[in-house]
Amino acid sequence: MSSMNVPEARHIEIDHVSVVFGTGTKQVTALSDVTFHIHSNEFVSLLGPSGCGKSTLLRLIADLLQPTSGSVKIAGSEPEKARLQRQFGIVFQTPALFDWRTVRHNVELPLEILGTSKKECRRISSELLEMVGLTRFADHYPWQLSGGMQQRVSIARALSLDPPLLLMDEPFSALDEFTKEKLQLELLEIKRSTGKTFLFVTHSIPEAVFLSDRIVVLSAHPGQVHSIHSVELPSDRTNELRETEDFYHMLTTIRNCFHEERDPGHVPALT
Ligand SMILES: Nc1ncnc2c1ncn2[C@@H]1O[C@H](COP(=O)(O)OP(=O)(O)OP(=O)(O)O)[C@@H](O)[C@H]1O
Repeated sequence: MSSMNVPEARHIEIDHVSVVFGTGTKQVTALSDVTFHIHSNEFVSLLGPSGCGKSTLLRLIADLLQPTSGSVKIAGSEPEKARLQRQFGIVFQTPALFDWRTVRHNVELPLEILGTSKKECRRISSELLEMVGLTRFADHYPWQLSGGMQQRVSIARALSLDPPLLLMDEPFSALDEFTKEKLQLELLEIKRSTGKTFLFVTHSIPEAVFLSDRIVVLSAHPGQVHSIHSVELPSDRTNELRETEDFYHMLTTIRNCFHEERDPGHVPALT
C-alpha cells in the first residue's frame, strides 16, 4: 500500500539545529543537533512528550526564534525572507481571533493589511469560509461560535494569503474527541484540494498517525530526533481507517518509540 503523494522537492530543511536557552545553571538545551527535511505537499507531524522542543522547532521555522547553531531553510530561503514573502501561515492551539470582528472580517484581516481591494477580500474569504464549512456563519462574531468553529476560522485566516506551507501548533488539542476527529478529516481534505505542505505539532499518537505522511518523533532533554517514520496507510483516510489492523500496527510502532526512549540502552536511530 502506498502512502499519500511521494513528493520530491525539499520544502523545509532543518540542518544540525541546536537551540540553547539561558546561561549558567539556568541553561536549557531545547534542541540538540536536529536534522530532517520536509518535502513539498507532505503532511509531517512533530510528535513527542512535553518539553521535547516541538514548539521551539515550529518557532524557528516561523522566524519567531533564531537557532543557536545550525540552519533552517524554507524553499531554500532563510525563515525571515520566507516570512516577508508570506511563504507560510500559522495556526496556534488557541484560535486568537478578534472578538470585535465578524468571522469574515477575521479571515480578511491579513488581506486588508496588505491593502487588498474589498471585492477581492470578499471573494477570497467567501471561498475559504466555504472550504471550512462556515459560509452560514460569515457574519457571526467569534464568541458566538464553538471552539471547533473558531479553530476553523483561524485555519481559514492562515490560508488567506495562500501560503504554500501551513504550520500548526497543537491546533486541535483543546477540542473534544468528536470535533477533533471531524477537523482532522477536514484538514486532510484541505490538503488534498490545495496541495500545500503541512507541519503539524501534536502529542497525540493517533492524531499524528491519522494525518501524516511522515512522523518525526522527538525525544526530550535535550530535544533530539528519535526516529522518522513513513505512515504506510492508504491516502484516502476515513474514520473507518482508525479501526483497522494497519492503523493499530502503526500506533504500536510509534508507541514503542517512547518505551524504547525510557530504556537507557537505547541508541537513537533514523528510520
Ligand atoms: N523562551 C524560553 N526560555 C527558556 N526555556 C525555554 C523557552 N522556550 C522553551 N524553553 C524550554 O525548552 C524546552 C522545549 O520547549 P518547547 O515548548 O519547545 O517544548 P514542547 O515539546 O513544545 O512542549 P509542550 O508539548 O509542552 O508544548 C523546554 O524545556 C522548555 O522549558
